Amino acid sequence: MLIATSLTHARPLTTAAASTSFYSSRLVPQPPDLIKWVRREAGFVHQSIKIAQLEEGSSGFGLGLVAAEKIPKGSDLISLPRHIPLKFEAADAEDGAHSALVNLARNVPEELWAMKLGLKLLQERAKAGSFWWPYISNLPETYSVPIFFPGEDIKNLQYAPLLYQVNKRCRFLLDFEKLVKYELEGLKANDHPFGGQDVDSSSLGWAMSAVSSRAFRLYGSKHPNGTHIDAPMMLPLIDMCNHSFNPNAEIVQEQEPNNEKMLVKVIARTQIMQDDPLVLNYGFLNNDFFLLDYGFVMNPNPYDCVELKYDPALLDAASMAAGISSPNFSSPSSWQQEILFQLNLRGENSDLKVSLGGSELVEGRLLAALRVLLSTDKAAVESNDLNTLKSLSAEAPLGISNEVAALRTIIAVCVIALGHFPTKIMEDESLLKQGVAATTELAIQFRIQKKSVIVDAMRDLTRRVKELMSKESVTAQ
Ligand SMILES: C[S@@+](CC[C@H](N)C(=O)[O-])C[C@H]1O[C@@H](n2cnc3c(N)ncnc32)[C@H](O)[C@@H]1O
Repeated sequence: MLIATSLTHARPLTTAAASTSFYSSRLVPQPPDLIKWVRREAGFVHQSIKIAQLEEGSSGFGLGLVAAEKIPKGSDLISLPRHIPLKFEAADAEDGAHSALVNLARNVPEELWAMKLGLKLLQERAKAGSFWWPYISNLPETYSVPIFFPGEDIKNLQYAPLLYQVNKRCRFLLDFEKLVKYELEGLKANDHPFGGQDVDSSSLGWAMSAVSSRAFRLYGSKHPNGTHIDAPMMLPLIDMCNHSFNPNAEIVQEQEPNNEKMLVKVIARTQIMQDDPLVLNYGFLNNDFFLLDYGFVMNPNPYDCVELKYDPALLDAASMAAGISSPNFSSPSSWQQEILFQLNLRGENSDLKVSLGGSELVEGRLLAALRVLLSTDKAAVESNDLNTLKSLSAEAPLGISNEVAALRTIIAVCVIALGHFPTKIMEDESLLKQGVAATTELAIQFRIQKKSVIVDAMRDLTRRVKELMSKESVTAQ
């Protein structure tokens, strides 16, 4: 827990303990009216938009923007002038506190970009009289991202790639807390980015999660050649919109004709009916990203996938279990090795992560490797280009029995992958029915989705095998 200092020019950065129900409270009990603030700052908000508590449902929970009456397609919904978005710009006016902040940001790895902007958010949160206080005070007090899950619920995710990411973020926050303390020790209040206040891993985690769950990547400042640099920024009020893969609103960035100012707007992509929430598409993301960055799981999610390791010994075992004689994944011939190099599945810098599910169903590199390694016909393999070998819609490029063997091997890999989850979908569903804590519920929903991806892939591949077999028997007659 943080101990707020008694400095009068600073606001306390204390973070509340994670609550069992999310989305309930904001940083202060009755924050200022965000719509009024945006209008006062020369922004535009459509007269029929209001902030409301959303019902649990397809478009999510928490607060959201809702249409008070029908809004025609193409209408401007919100527009923000340039000074409203919150950005981190290293080139901002130099003062001691800013350069200390820039210094800290240099120690944040690129993939955790949300922490950089999070430092700026923490600075503004600590500053009494911050221009952004009306916005910041409206931010949620807690986030449902897994870095705040109790240890038991991190385990409840049951999925190693996500556990790895969660642990990495937690480790980073603990190390960064030490570094921040070390760097800021002894700084004069004026040079201190957080007004002299101590910052710990939970307040850093709060800021990183506030940014990862609410920032948008838009064009930022200009390169000398006139092109714009992509920059994450927090967009007050616009970030009250929840996510949908079928959005009724979208963000556009416009340049005002007579001056250089970038204007961020939200427009109605479709007609919006009375009482409908305004929803944006945060991206065609898998559930790992939704949970890690935003703290929710999409169900269903056609973009969800399962990550596996390309492991020759596992593939040998899987194909034997599938009844395929003499698989040689572990000892490919030299021409097969060459293709594995081209697929980046062999060699020093190989990438052995392959995926199942999502729009591709079976990652092309895995499919091509199986087709090639299950074939003894070098000439037939060489008569196909790599893209054909990688494509599931290219029907049996190396013959029907080769294709059946490849697909059966993947089905067996799926069976093995499912066996690695300690519980079955039915057990998960009955746990959910019994009622569990909010973090447990999220972890269980996440793992049900992962298992469903595998089950759906098995179903689709089994159907393909049946079709191929019936073709083969027709040809044989
Ligand atoms: C950009 S904010 C949207 C405003 C947010 N509902 C609030 O109360 O401030 C993103 C957060 O909203 C929630 N959210 C957005 N879309 C969602 C969805 N489709 N299902 C569940 N939660 C969603 C998640 O908590 C996410 O981190």
